[in-house]
Amino acid sequence: MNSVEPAVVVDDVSMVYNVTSTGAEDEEQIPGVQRIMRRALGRPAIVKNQALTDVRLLIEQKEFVGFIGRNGSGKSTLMNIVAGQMNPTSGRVWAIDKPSKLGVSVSLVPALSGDRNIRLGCLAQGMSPQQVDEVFDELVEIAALGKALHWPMKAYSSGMAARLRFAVATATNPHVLILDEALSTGDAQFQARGQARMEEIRENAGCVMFVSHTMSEIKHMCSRVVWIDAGEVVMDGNTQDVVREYDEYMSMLAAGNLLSAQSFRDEHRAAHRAVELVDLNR
Ligand SMILES: Nc1ncnc2c1ncn2[C@@H]1O[C@H](COP(=O)(O)OP(=O)(O)OP(=O)(O)O)[C@@H](O)[C@H]1O
Repeated sequence: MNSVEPAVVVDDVSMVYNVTSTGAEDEEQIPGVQRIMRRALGRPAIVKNQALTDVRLLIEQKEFVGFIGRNGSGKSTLMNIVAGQMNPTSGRVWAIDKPSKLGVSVSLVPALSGDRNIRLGCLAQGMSPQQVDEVFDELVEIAALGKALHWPMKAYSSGMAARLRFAVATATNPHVLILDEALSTGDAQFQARGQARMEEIRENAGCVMFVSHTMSEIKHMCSRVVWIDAGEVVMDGNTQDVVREYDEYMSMLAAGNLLSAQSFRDEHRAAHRAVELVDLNR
C-alpha cells in the first residue's frame, strides 16, 4: 500500500451564512408572529445560505490541486476556511502548517513603496531581517516591477499589486499555499514567473490549492482538480477528466439546457466517492 503524506484534510466541512434579505419570499418563511414583529420594527428577514455541505478532501504533500466551479459555488468560502480566516458551521480542517493565502496573510501598506512593502511583508510573516536580505533580490525579480519598485504601492495597477503580493506571500516557502484567482490579473510574463514559483513551492513538499475560472491555467498547472457546485464536491480527480466534464456542463448551461445540465451534474455528484477518513480518537 502506498503511504499517504497529507498536507490538508478537510473533514466534513459545512458552512451556512446568515444573510439579511428584503425578498418577499424569504419573509414568508418566517413564522407569523415573528414576521409581524420584524415588519413592525422594520427589520429585514434573516435567511440561511448553505454555502458548503459536507465537503471532505485529502490533499497530499506536493499536490497542486485546482478548484473549479460556477460563480457562488463555494470555492472562496472553502479557501477562507482552510486558511483559518473563517470557522465552518460544522466539520474541521487539519493542515500540516499554517496555510498562506495570497492577499490575506500579507498586509501591505499602500503608502509605502514596493521594496519597503517587500521587507515589511516578510518581517510581518515572522522572517528575520537577515532572512529578508537573503531572499530580497529573488522577490524583486518575481515581482518584476521595474522602476515602479520604488513607487508607492497606491500608484500600482491591480496586476502590479497582485505581483507584489504574490512575491511576498511566497517568500516563506509556505507548506500550504492558497491562491484564489491570484494570477489572472497578471500579464503573460508574470503568469509564467508565478507558475515557476509555485512549482518550486510544490517541489519543496508544499501543496498548492488554486482557484481559477481560467481552464488553460488549471490544465497547465494542476495534476488534480476538484469541481464544486452548489457547495458540494461534484468530481475530484485527474485534471483532464474533470475539466472535460465541467466544460460540458458549462456548455449545456450556456445553451440553456438547464435540466440536462442539472442531471449531468447530479450523476457525477452521485458517482463521486469522498475519501474515507478515520478518526482514531473518536
Ligand atoms: N459573507 C457572506 N455572507 C453571506 N453569504 C456569503 C458570504 N460570502 C459568500 N456567501 C455566499 O456563499 C456562497 C458561495 O460563495 P463563494 O464566494 O464561496 O463562491 P465562489 O465559488 O468563490 O464564487 P466566485 O467564483 O464567484 O468567486 C454564495 O451563495 C454566496 O452568496
